[in-house]
Amino acid sequence: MKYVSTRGEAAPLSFTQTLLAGLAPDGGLYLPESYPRLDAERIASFSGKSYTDVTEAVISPFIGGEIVPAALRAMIDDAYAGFRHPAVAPLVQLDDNLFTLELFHGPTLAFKDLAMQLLARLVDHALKARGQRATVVGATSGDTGAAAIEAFSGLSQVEVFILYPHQRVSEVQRRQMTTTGAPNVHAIAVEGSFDDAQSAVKALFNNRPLRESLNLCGVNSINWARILAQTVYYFTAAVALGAPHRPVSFVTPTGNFGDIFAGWIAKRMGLPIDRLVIAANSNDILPRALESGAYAVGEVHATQSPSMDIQVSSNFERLLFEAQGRDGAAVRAWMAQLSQSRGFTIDPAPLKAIRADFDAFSVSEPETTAEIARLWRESGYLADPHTAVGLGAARREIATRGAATPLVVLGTAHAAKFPDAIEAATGVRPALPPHLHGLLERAEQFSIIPNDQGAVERFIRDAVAEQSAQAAS
Ligand SMILES: Cc1ncc(COP(=O)(O)O)c(C=O)c1O
Ligand SMILES: N[C@@H](CCOP(=O)(O)O)C(=O)O
Repeated sequence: MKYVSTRGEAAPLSFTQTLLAGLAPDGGLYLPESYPRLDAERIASFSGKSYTDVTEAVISPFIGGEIVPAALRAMIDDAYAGFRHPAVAPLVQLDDNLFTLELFHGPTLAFKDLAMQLLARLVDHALKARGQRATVVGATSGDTGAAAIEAFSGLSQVEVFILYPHQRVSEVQRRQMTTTGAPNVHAIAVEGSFDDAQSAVKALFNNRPLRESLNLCGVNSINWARILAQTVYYFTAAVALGAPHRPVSFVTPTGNFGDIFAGWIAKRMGLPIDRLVIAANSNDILPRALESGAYAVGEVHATQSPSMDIQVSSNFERLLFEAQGRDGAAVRAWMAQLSQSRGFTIDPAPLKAIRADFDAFSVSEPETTAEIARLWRESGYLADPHTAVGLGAARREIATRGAATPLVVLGTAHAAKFPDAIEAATGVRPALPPHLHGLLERAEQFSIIPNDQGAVERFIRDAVAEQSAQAAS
């Protein structure tokens, strides 16, 4: 299996090369050259299987034999062994045909753990096989950073740098990044938005000498392996609800478009997904783009679902590439317009193709609060604010298309990560699970730096040089 860039100019890579490469050298994102299809019988066979069995079945065809099956299986088993629920990603029924898929039973209480735990093991395995070290970089609006730090901090082959927007993540999210005490972890508060942090990380990859000298590796959904691991729970949830014999729809709280794009991949692989519903908070660039065709970057609004306070949805580039018939030149032209004039217009044919699979709704702050309060009042279930945005979008989807198809809202985070929003909506302050007790009292370690590419690069170079000097002495 080879991987190609959405911008059409980079040489195709193998799975392991893609895993370690991050952004393609032409600035694009990697995608497999084709999507393996799982037929109905194969999908039906997932019924009653463990999460790890399904993971192995779904991801193996993308690895192209580059990892010995027993080693891959061991990494998968290890990645999910620490999850606090035996099903890893359990489904909970909320209403007649409405479900939530709880993706927050991993160590850092967000869906990021499901991919990051596996990614760290895959990267470690590949680096050891090559006898290399890497500089792991990531931008986060709160959850990717915490999950990456948890998954990578114990690994000897890597130095980890996570950029997050200063004062725009929740206290729990920040402390998950700043209190590990791990010597190879650097939490960096950038004086800007998540979009600024993400564009700084992409610029690091686009600086070829820096990228090569530091052997940069990306942990955002830039990294194809992140998206791949996230396709698995679409399969487990849909099969539990009757797939492949009946279709299922998903509502995915969306920011960087990685999680919902994983659902689109599952559909391309043969999973009968009817609608993929983009649930945005008041950062509504995607609902606007689907409505009008104009992808126009606006100001970032701070919301109670901060992990989705994103304007430039990185993975939308992957969907555009597919919807435009894999035309890298067209994607290059759109991305050039995006950086020059903060927007572009999607042509009618790709827009039609996107609308054939996706619906999109923006859920306001009062609606989000009302969803948290209503669910708590009616069923005693505490939904985090991101999941509540999904619930608000589900309500609109049902009003638009009816409730005949089972609808699964991805439960992307644990309510205890956002206690202020939950308390404001319900009067209840959710407690952290026992393994995080003491988090709010631990000493923090982080650096604040200006929103400036030179400052980011200097910080990383200096820290890597210091680490090398210490290792040599
Ligand atoms: C809790 C939570 N929900 C939803 C999202 C949105 O996911 P994506 O960026 O893959 O669209 C994020 C951030 O990624 C998140 O942390
Ligand atoms: N919401 C994310 C933003 C980064 O998304 P990613 O999936 O590209 O890593 C976060 O919590 O950091």
